[in-house]
Amino acid sequence: MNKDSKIYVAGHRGMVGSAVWRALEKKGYRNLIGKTSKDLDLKNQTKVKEFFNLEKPDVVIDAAARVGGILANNDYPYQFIMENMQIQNNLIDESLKLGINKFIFLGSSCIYPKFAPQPLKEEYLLTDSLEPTNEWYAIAKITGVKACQAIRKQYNKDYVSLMPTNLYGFFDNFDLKTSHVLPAMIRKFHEAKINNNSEVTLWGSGTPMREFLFVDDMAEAVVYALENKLPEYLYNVGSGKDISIKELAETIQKVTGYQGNIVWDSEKPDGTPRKLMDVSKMKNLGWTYTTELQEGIEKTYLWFLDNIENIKEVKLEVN
Ligand SMILES: NC(=O)c1ccc[n+]([C@@H]2O[C@H](COP(=O)([O-])OP(=O)(O)OC[C@H]3O[C@@H](n4cnc5c(N)ncnc54)[C@H](OP(=O)(O)O)[C@@H]3O)[C@@H](O)[C@H]2O)c1
Ligand SMILES: C[C@@H]1O[C@H](OP(=O)(O)OP(=O)(O)OC[C@H]2O[C@@H](n3cnc4c(=O)[nH]c(N)nc43)[C@H](O)[C@@H]2O)[C@@H](O)[C@H](O)[C@@H]1O
Repeated sequence: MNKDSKIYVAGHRGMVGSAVWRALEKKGYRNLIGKTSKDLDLKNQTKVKEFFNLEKPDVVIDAAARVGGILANNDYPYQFIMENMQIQNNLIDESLKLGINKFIFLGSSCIYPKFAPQPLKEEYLLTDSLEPTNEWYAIAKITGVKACQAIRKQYNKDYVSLMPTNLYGFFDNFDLKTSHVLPAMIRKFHEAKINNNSEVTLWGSGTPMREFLFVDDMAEAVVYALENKLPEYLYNVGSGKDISIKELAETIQKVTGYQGNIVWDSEKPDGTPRKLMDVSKMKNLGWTYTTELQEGIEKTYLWFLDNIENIKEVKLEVN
């Protein structure tokens, strides 16, 4: 990839988009473009068309999406299915119409069936039913994967989908209603320590297993996909290791230095019991993660402390 190629990073201020932007800058790419959702609402097809015709990017990296943790997905199914389909449809279709040859689509490990064999292989897609708390988001993401696959098949263009496992890191969402588990735990334990609270309430049973990947490693996988023509349409991206939510809580409790007790709120959903990725396809091509979970949590907690006045909170208000 030419360092002067015009690369549009959709969602460049989000956790993943900003990590991709940093990684591209570090590698010397000097023609990056990004727009905030205020400046360009990607749900608006007319505005997206105008933007593409004006900017004419060479490559599109789609890191823009309506994203949230288990509760946000469960409580706002319509926003999660519709906004995601609108955003990705506009980006994919305008890219094809403009003749863009390279498009990187980001999905999620929740596209795989709830009770698929573990670790999850790419070929398990669409072999059984989905986890109900996030089937809306998962179905939107599956349509994105399939649209890119259709473009590969019909037009022979390099439209590829990467499926990240659960991600965490700098610029994550720390809103306790809409966030994922890892930033929620960092904030809950930190605030309980500062306020001398005797207990912290976490959700579900603590028994589900989850795999986590530091977002800068994810960004490296995106750069890898940018610089190489990947032979297949779909690739899992993760560490290939998982831990229970209870073990995650104990790890974060130690990192934050909180001394109190953990209470599990069984009224809150557990979600899928396990979603460990088989990451051998990416590994065989030459990409692998580098940041172990403990190190990534420590870095993220330090970042949280440095940015505590301005931490991101993604509110989801619906009329
Ligand atoms: N976080 C995870 O654990 C995880 C796991 C697997 C896959 N992924 C995937 O990774 C991608 C990025 O996720 P993330 O965690 O970085 O989410 P994020 O931090 O919430 O960022 C999402 C970005 O999308 C942009 N966006 C949302 N709606 C938009 C709209 N209508 N118009 C324009 N821009 C819009 C936002 O722009 P503004 O900031 O300008 O509003 C934001 O920067 C998504 O495709 C997600 O599915 C994430
Ligand atoms: C990566 C994303 O993962 C999402 O699934 P999923 O891993 O269950 O999403 P999380 O919200 O990260 O929750 C993971 C697990 O952590 C538990 N948990 C415990 N305490 C908390 C807490 O304070 N906050 C949160 N958020 N969880 C908590 C939660 O019940 C669940 O079993 C999907 O809904 C998305 O569609 C997407 O795939």
